[in-house]
Amino acid sequence: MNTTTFQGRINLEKVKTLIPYMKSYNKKMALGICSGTLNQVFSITSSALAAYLVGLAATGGSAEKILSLFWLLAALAIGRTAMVYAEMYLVHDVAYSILVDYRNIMYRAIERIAPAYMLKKRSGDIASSVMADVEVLEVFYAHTVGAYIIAIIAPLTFLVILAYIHWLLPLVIFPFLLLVATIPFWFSKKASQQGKEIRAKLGTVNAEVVDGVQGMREIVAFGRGKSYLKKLENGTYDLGRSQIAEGKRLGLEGGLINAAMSLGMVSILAVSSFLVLEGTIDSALIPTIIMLSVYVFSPIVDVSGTARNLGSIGASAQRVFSILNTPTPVEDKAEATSEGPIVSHIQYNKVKFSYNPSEEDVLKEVSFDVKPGETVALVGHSGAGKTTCANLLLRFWDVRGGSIKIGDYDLRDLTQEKLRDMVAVVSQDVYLFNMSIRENIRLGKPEATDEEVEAASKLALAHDFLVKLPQGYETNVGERGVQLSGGQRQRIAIARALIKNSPILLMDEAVSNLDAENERAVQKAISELQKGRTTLVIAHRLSTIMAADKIVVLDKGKVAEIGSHDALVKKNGVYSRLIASQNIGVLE
Ligand SMILES: Nc1ncnc2c1ncn2[C@@H]1O[C@H](COP(=O)(O)OP(=O)(O)OP(=O)(O)O)[C@@H](O)[C@H]1O
Repeated sequence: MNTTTFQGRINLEKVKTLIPYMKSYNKKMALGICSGTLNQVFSITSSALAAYLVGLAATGGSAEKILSLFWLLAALAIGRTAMVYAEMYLVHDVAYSILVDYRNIMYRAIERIAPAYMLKKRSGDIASSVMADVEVLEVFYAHTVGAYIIAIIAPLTFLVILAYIHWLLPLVIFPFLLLVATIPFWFSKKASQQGKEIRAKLGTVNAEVVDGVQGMREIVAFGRGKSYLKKLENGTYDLGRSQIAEGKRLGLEGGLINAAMSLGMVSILAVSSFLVLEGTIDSALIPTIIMLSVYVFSPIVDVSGTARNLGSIGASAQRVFSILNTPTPVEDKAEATSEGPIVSHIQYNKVKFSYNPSEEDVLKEVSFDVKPGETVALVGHSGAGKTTCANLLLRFWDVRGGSIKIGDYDLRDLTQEKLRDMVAVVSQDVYLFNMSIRENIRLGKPEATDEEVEAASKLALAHDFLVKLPQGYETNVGERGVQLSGGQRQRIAIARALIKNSPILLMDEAVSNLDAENERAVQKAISELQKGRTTLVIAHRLSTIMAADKIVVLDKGKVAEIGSHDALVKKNGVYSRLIASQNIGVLE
């Protein structure tokens, strides 16, 4: 069997992609491998010497010789202790440092490719790649690279010692060594398949669990507990079946490896007994030969164990690199502007866009503008293209035709940092991080002082309820902000946007119904936020729409009408029908 065949079957290509990441840790890795090799050499030498010592004692060797062997064994034991420590410390230091690097670069990659990527994948599955798949790679860095090198060097030492006793002995054991080393490769295709299957199923189960935990309120409210559990059970049962199949394969491999080792030992014992009977070697050497023939396999068996993991390692590497290699949907041009004040006049000029180039455009030559300080409400049926317009303003994707400008600048001529600096977003679904409310508000301006946070909260009408919380501003909101009402969360988001103090405001109005008091507070906070800012709002409430300077009505990806509420009602067109059919969320 040649290496090309191995590569094809075990998918070494994917495993190979992991090697460049060790570059910064070359020296430590080399030291770790040296320590591991010395550990094996010391270990086998001391076993051989111990066996020789027993043989000498049994056959009446000199006390002086036995004593010197004893001292040598003690020195080897100390050496081994030091080498085991050094190997474990160094290879794990390298492996875990690389895992830290991986998690950081993966997080950066996810940030770079979001949100286009996030829309296609489930967050639990992505989290599983960042945590579990990266963890699997530890096996490669800490227990595979070094183990392979040691598995070549250490057995050579043992074969040399055996050859020193008699030239025939390494020849007898060598075919069995080769057999033990190659058995895992017989199963490599299956291992690779099973590894891929298990990693994919683990990702799915992980995503189900994350979904289930995050959506627990909905599951309970809709009485879907049993059916959700059933779904989860099916997923875990399926995963379990794949893991059992993997267990069977591992058992078969383990059994065959053991059989090869046992046959090797029996053969060497038979040959050495014959050599003793023939008088070619000293009978005191028999225990040494037995010891050597047991130990000579151990580095190769270790490596066989890791070879069995190459399937999962390859599958995890593939999942990790599918994130790292996803192309960036939008890139900054080399000459993109990041400086200077820009007039906050937003202009959509014949904007065309489709999420998939082969599909029909979801925006078809959309043109409208939002003048500095103006508020424009985007309205339309579900699927009309309102969110798409907003996402394009944030440059989550680039337009496929036409342009969007702020002042004199095409968005593609601004750096993304500058653009995101200019726009504050208040979305429907306010995400609050698992940290204090103060820190959540500070997300809008990390360097904001406590006074600034409180001033923004007062304007957003959040201060009064915040100070009443158990730890006031220091209260931890918990995952997804479960301890706060929808209206309160929205006011925190408004405080966040206020503190950011960007000239442009992009709002996706919440569709959910708030109680009258919360509704009034949120509306007041929003008017405060809109003061002096250019605002584009995806509007669902008639009050918001009527307060806008201009209404842009989208219909099937086209601008159907533009005007004020009164003018559009008079026109008796799409807008009037939209209002009449009550498709505009909550009407007042
Ligand atoms: N990530 C996506 N990939 C592919 N198609 C998408 C994606 N997001 C939206 N679409 C499609 O683009 C069209 C416009 O969707 P968009 O979300 O902009 O509408 P909307 O007016 O905001 O609707 P809603 O009021 O329901 O949020 C729809 O046909 C939708 O199915």
